[in-house]
Amino acid sequence: MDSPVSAQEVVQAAFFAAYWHILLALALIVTLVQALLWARRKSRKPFLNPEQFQPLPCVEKTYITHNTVRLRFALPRPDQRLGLPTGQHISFSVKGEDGKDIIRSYTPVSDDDLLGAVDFVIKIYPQGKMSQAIAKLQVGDTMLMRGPKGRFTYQPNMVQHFGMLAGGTGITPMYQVLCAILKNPKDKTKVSLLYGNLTEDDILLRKASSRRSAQELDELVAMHGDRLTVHHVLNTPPIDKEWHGGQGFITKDMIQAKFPPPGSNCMVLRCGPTPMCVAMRQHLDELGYPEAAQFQF
Ligand SMILES: Cc1cc2nc3c(=O)[nH]c(=O)nc-3n(C[C@H](O)[C@H](O)[C@H](O)COP(=O)(O)OP(=O)(O)OC[C@H]3O[C@@H](n4cnc5c(N)ncnc54)[C@H](O)[C@@H]3O)c2cc1C
Repeated sequence: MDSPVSAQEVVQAAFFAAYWHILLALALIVTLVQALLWARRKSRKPFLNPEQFQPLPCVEKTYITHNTVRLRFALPRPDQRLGLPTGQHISFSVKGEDGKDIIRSYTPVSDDDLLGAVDFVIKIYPQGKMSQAIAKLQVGDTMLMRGPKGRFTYQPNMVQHFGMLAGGTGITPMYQVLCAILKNPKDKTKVSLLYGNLTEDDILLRKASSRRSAQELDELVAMHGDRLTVHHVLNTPPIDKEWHGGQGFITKDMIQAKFPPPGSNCMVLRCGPTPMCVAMRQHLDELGYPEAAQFQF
């Protein structure tokens, strides 16, 4: 005969049943909250709006050369992305002394996957309207930004080879594209960069600076030497040490020596001061690169 169930056993069984139900309910609530947070994060709109200038506060400002600053701006939310497709750029806007808007283009040097912040490297010209406003910008001040903007959008494997012609701060759009190429293991594109500067001190994004959010040129060449080559050309090479790069301006011969020939699934991108871009365009035309294989940022 079965022994009668004691009152204590009934209470114990009820307690265990309740215990497991509560545990199950808690696990369900935690999973639901996590799923909701994930969905919210996924659905959060990136910061940029092509229709409207929006202010972003500067949270860091460092001089990385005698005339170039690296700036970090904080996005409104720490888990937000900027939302800039590779190959595109952003407009900055400030009010000039005459009350007119000054608008200039800039390309971030931080990866678009970076959450909550965006970094720029900007050269200060003594007579430059925007760069003087940037020189005066203090940590805590805001800059109005609008974007994305631009006619070029990079797609993985869109060509077999990019030839890149950069002058001074014209390196920033090239850097953005080559970082996107090299970080994507499915992208097999090769890149040859010809980078012109006045002196060695003017070369930007070459060596890891103290505050950085990505690898810089020397490190990228060391890691991806089979896909990326960089040839520096200086107006005035250093006199106190050996210089292995080019001297003077970037020439037609240098382009011919470093880039694949026209018609070989190669596209040439260029960005730099206007006189340099005009000269490069002429070299490329004379070498026979078709219009469709050239792009100027
Ligand atoms: C796609 C793209 C991306 C870019 N990204 C970057 C970037 O990441 N970083 C960056 O630093 N730049 C970048 N630039 C360049 C940037 O847009 C500006 O052109 C640059 O900052 C100069 O703007 P500014 O208003 O300071 O100079 P401006 O006032 O436009 O002057 C330009 C030049 O003219 C000279 N000048 C101005 N007034 C006079 C005068 N009265 N007499 C003689 N000379 C004068 C200035 O000294 C300067 O050399 C980019 C440009 C493009 C197109």
